[in-house]
Amino acid sequence: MAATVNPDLKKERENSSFDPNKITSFLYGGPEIVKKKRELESLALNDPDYQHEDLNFMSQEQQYETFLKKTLLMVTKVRELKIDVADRHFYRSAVIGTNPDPLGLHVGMFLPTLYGQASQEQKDKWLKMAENFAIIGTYAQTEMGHGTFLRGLETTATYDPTTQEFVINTPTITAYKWWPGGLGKTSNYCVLMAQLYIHGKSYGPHPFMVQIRSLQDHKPLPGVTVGDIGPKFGYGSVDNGFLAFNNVRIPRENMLMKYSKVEPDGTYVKPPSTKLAYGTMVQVRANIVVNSGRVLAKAVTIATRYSCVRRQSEMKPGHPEPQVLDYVTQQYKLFPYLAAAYAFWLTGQTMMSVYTTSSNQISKGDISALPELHALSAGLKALSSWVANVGMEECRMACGGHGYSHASGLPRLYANMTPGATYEGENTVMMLQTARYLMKSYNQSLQGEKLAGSVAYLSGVQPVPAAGRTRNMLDLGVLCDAYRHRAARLVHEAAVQLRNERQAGKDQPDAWNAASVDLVKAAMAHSQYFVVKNFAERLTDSTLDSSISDVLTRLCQLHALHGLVTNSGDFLEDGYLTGTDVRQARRHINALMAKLRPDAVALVDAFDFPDGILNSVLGRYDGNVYEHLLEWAKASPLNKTDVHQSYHKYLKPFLEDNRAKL
Ligand SMILES: CCC/C=C/C(=O)SCCNC(=O)CCNC(=O)[C@H](O)C(C)(C)COP(=O)([O-])OP(=O)([O-])OC[C@H]1O[C@@H](n2cnc3c(N)ncnc32)[C@H](O)[C@@H]1OP(=O)([O-])[O-]
Ligand SMILES: Cc1cc2nc3c(=O)[nH]c(=O)nc-3n(C[C@H](O)[C@H](O)[C@H](O)COP(=O)(O)OP(=O)(O)OC[C@H]3O[C@@H](n4cnc5c(N)ncnc54)[C@H](O)[C@@H]3O)c2cc1C
Repeated sequence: MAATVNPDLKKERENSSFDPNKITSFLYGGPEIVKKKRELESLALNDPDYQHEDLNFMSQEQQYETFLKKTLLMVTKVRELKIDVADRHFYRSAVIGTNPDPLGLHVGMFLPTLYGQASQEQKDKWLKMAENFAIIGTYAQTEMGHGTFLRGLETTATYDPTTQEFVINTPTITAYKWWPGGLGKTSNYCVLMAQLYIHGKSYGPHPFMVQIRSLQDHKPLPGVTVGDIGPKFGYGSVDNGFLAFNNVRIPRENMLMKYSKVEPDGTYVKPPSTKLAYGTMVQVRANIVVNSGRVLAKAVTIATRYSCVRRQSEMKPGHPEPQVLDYVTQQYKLFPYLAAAYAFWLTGQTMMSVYTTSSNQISKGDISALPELHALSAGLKALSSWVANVGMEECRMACGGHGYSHASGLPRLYANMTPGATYEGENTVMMLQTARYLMKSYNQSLQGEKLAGSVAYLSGVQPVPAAGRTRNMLDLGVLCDAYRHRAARLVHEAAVQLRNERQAGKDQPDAWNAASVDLVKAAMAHSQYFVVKNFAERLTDSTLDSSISDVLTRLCQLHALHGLVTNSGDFLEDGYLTGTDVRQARRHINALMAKLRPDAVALVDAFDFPDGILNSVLGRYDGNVYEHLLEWAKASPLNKTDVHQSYHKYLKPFLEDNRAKL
């Protein structure tokens, strides 16, 4: 086994223009945090208790069992090691990698819903148990018939004032809860979203705390039907489940009552906003923006390192085969996603800080930030997960045949991350939510209202510059202006389209549907403007080390220019940019890629994913791909014996029969 670093990768690292540790520090928030991160990762990755066979060699059942064991062990160790709450994600991501785990929903949605939706008395009753994993819960909202349309949920919670209980019922097959993570076999509690009925009147979906399995023998409680929904595209390590209730009674106190309340006599107390009940989803959407940047970073790390190790074809007759990353077409596949990974990494940080500030405000009773927070998180969640999806697949294909092998890590990364475009709000639906906010804001600006936050730019109409003006298409100010103009114009055009549909006689819902392609386009342009502007703003940070600001600026330029060229019609349509501008942009992309080429490996190294987290033979830090590919294949279950048992069962008699007939 080669212990040295592959010479091509070694050379790449020697020739880079900067020290990747400086960018690592910038990405994670300082050297102290990086130090802590590395310590915790190495603690987890070197712990023999977490070692197991490759998941790719296991059945779904084995994957679930392995991950259940591993995550329970992790909970115990986190407690024993007294790892700070703020640092736990480093340890956790080293233990589970990019695989979802059976406790993911407990930590990611069940606990946050208790924090965000439970009254103080309810927190006193359940939080200690939930935080200490004495009970395990999930977030049961989606039903077989409805995921997107929350108001269409069919599960009912009917208040019975005589006993002061809610009766939980699943009236139809389509009302079965379907999909919640950890529901099938792991959880004994759930936060259940159900339609609240009092005295025959419907009050819409509300969250309820419901026990579903016995705390003694883990059997489903009377009236509860629960199980696993079966194999999926990915997510083998999680028991996504189904759940139904046959008139199960729970105490009145089990409705989560921080905002809405039901008094003992059945009086309903309205929340300050009905949408506060959707709060956990907003938090998870903000998290998806962070995750999208990370998964894209992982995919480009794998594909970029491999593209430096992989040599193929002959560029010049008689010369050695070049590293495939030297093909400009290969750079054009990977570098825009390298730049996008940086863009979304930074967007994720801004999204989380907006989330923290707004949710602090909301929890103190000021809900004015709610619409902006919802619209921003919905649009960025959709944009970032879409880009990550396309990027992961592009990276896989850029690895040629070996990208198709599970050894590359890319199929599993994709299969586990692609549902980010579907869960927590299907992406088109989320873009339409953002569009709804944009239309409302645009109309307010027409009424002379001053807009704030991410839509402030809609107030001032930008004129189309005079023809013949030349621009420096590398100037980040020019690029931000172009994205801003495009977003404002597409918002305006969607509004005009909506108005035209109305004037043509359609009612509001039909007009909205007819204009929805334009509305999604407007929301997309708005979200892309936010990402480009955010990237550019982060570069103005005066504390940024000058040795890395040059290379980060190139990435920002590439991100903005690539988006501009890919969507050039939008920028050209009203003459804001000229054909010359777009041609110039294309040339700049080529020049930027040439400048980024020597720094490509250092730029992916800076993401600082240890091999144990990347889980990819192709993306290994040492680049010793080929020997490990062979070793990995030899470990495959089919290779446990030289002659497989199926030979004796099927192949042998078949061959013998054919030979006998000759
Ligand atoms: C590891 C992964 C685990 C995965 C877990 C899951 O997937 S869990 C399952 C995840 N499942 C999903 O994600 C389901 C996705 N579906 C949904 O979230 C909702 O059904 C909906 C938002 C699509 C529509 O909701 P609706 O029909 O009730 O609303 P409407 O369209 O009639 O608009 C009325 C007003 O409300 C506003 N508003 C809406 N939401 C919010 C909010 N969160 N905050 C603030 N405001 C919000 C909206 O902007 C509008 O404002 P306006 O213009 O009147 O001022
Ligand atoms: C891996 C995974 C894990 C999940 N975990 C959980 C969980 O823990 N808890 C939970 O409750 N749920 C969970 N879900 C469910 C998830 O939240 C839903 O699948 C998601 O919200 C999408 O809803 P849907 O399946 O009803 O899609 P649909 O709404 O049926 O989407 C189908 C198509 O219809 C389109 N469409 C629907 N409505 C509109 C509209 N108004 N305008 C335009 N187009 C529209 C969509 O764009 C899409 O193209 C999970 C799902 C997956 C895949």
